[in-house]
Amino acid sequence: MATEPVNVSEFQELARLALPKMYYDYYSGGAEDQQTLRENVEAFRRITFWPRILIDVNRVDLSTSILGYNISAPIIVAPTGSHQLAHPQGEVATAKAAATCNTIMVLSFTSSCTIEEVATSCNAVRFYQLYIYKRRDIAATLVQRAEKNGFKAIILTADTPRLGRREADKKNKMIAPQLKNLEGLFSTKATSDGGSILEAYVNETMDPSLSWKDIEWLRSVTKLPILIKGVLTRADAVKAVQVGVDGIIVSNHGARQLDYSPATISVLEEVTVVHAVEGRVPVLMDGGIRRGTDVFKALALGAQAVLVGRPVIYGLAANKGEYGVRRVLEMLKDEFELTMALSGCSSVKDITRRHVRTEHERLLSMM
Ligand SMILES: Cc1cc2nc3c(=O)[nH]c(=O)nc-3n(C[C@H](O)[C@H](O)[C@H](O)COP(=O)(O)O)c2cc1C
Ligand SMILES: CCCCC(=O)C(=O)O
Repeated sequence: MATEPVNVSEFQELARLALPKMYYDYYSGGAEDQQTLRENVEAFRRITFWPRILIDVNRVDLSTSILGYNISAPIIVAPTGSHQLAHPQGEVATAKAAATCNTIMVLSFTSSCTIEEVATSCNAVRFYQLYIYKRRDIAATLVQRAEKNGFKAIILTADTPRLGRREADKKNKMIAPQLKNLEGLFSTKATSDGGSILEAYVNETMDPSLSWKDIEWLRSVTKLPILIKGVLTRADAVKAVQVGVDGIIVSNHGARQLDYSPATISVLEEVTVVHAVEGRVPVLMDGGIRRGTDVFKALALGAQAVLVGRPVIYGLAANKGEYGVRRVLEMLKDEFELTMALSGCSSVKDITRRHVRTEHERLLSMM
């Protein structure tokens, strides 16, 4: 592709050309048959718009706030691991792009750069994503380092008691992550009997006994707000609110964990309304956001903001570092702004449930 990408999806091919196969497969892949991977994107396509006309959209305001932090648009950077496999500047480049776009960067527990490097590189509002190892002291130490370095929230990822079965990684014998944050604390060496070394590493370290009661423990080691990432059901949303979390992220981990789990956009409404969260805590979502129209659909179905995973890495990898990530975020913002204007919404709070029609509603209307 000789020309500049005109949409976010076009960065994927550029990333494929730029990266070694092992890394591209790791970033792009999903679990097993990759049915959920396709569905995360396809399910957005089945939702259509009910646009309103003759509304003054001379000025369209995309800005919003999450946990009290003002951001330029409800589009934030999802936690994804090992950015230095995509670009030498790794998460530092990603965080700088987030800062330039005036949005939030969620730093992954499996980042290549350290908490301190990211914190000193830019003034983006930063959240820290946490995995909890069998060695609980590691989590406590990292949370406290994040807090000390100005991170504003902890995102506990709760869908990874073990790693999903990612078959490309098995074939490629995917390497274990280089976790500079853990240097001097914990070895990241792992061996496998011929498959994915990443998978062997995760399965050796992660605490599969983690459960709801541990949220209390996490609260005892930090003052920061705690969000739970990986909620897909109404029952878990209710439970999360009961145990007092400060926010929920509807996510299937970019379809990398349990294949045939539902597309996130298809369960979002179940979590946000009817006996579940009902506005008590913010609900964010991720999975399959590739267009500004997707952002609008997620907001219409009750999300306060979306997180973007793979497109950010593709922007980073297309040999462009910070610039590539900035382009990805700007494209999504520009498309979202146009969608708002064409739907008759001049601010984010004007986006309502009545602006979209789900597949379910379309079928009902035919009966
Ligand atoms: C390469 C890659 C690495 C990821 N690493 C993490 C991680 O370290 N922690 C985490 O909570 N989620 C991780 N995720 C999941 C993302 O946070 C997010 O849920 C997902 O990518 C959203 O879907 P999308 O890629 O379709 O935007 C990762 C996803 C990808 C693609
Ligand atoms: C600890 C697992 C590696 C990062 C991750 O979450 C992913 O690859 O999906």
